[in-house]
Amino acid sequence: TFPVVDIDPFDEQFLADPYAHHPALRDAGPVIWLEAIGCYAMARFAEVQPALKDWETYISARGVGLSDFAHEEPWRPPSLLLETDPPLHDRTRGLMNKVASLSGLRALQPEWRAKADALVTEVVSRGEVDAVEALAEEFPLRVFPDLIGLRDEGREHLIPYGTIAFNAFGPKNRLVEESMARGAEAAAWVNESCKRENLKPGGWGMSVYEAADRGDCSPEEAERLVRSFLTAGVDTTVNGIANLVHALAEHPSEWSKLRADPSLAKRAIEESLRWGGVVQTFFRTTSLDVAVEGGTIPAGNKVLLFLAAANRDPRKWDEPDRFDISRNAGGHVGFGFGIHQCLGQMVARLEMEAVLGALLDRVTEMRANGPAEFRLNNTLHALARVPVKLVPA
Ligand SMILES: O=C(O)c1ccc(C2CC2)cc1
Repeated sequence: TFPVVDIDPFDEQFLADPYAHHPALRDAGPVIWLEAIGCYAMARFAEVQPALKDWETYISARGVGLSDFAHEEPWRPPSLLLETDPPLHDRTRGLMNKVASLSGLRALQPEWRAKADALVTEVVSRGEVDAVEALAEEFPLRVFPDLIGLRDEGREHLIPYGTIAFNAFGPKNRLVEESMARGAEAAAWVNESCKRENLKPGGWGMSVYEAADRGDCSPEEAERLVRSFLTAGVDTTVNGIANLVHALAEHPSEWSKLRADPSLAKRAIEESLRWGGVVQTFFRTTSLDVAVEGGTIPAGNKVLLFLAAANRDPRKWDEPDRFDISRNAGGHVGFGFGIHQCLGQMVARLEMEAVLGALLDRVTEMRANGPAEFRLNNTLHALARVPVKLVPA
């Protein structure tokens, strides 16, 4: 039998500081039983990464949250990317890989960097700011809706909608109820925005409908695939940027190293994704009885994978709790791993590169100017406020 651990990873104390609780989860064993939730769990890199890779044993079509779609109605029609397995997933992911092309993204980099420069210039002139409101929320909303081709009005709904989606992977607790009540209008706006008539030509959204015109998917599938961009593409990058700024502001030595050698920017970004994970956890469901260290997990069970705990596992990383921008953080599971690895990871990296590049050009000092505050979410480690003092170059 497996070690029984009485930690509740969706308790608000845990969500307020998940990293304080990860060592107990890792040290309890390679596979554990979480009594509070009634599910299995893995928190070490050596189990999490292979489980993400083994999509046949640890499937996604029964949902990647606590809810098992074999027994419960999903809160919304399942994602055709995140909540499907091969062969369906091969078709939908293949289609979306073509739409979300790196060449298309690279062509946008001068424009994104110019927008980041303009934004950082405005922000630096204010001196003391909350980097969440001033940078982390502002920049993605200036570039991502145009990448997708969203209509101009209502873009602010994208963040509360993402908050609902990420809460919905957890148990039906206060966070789910509050975000759904607060975000009802946002959900309506997102659903409307996925319709062809509400998408501008030339964006990734319209490209999905053009794939439908070619017969690569149905119009109904196209509408739901566009929803994936809107669900996964904003609250994540907002918190990616917020975590990056927070990590650098809390570690002046790392900021100085970066100022001295801006070519370390890509490494700093990757290290921030390892050290301060945005997406903390995901569930999978066992498709068969699977023998693991400590026993057999029966088929049809939910397994909670702690991606952020794996990214700080001392069995894998040297001094894992140290934010070290010269570390090679390659191989981290901050974007997942395997066939479901984040479709938008290059969107996230390029948004973060644009903002960090603009900061390195325009700011000599960026340091914490008061305590950071988190906003609780069942899946995201989300920052509510990051007060910083910016000294212009
Ligand atoms: O397809 C979707 O709707 C979707 C929603 C959330 C995510 C999380 C991982 C960022 C990914 C996909």
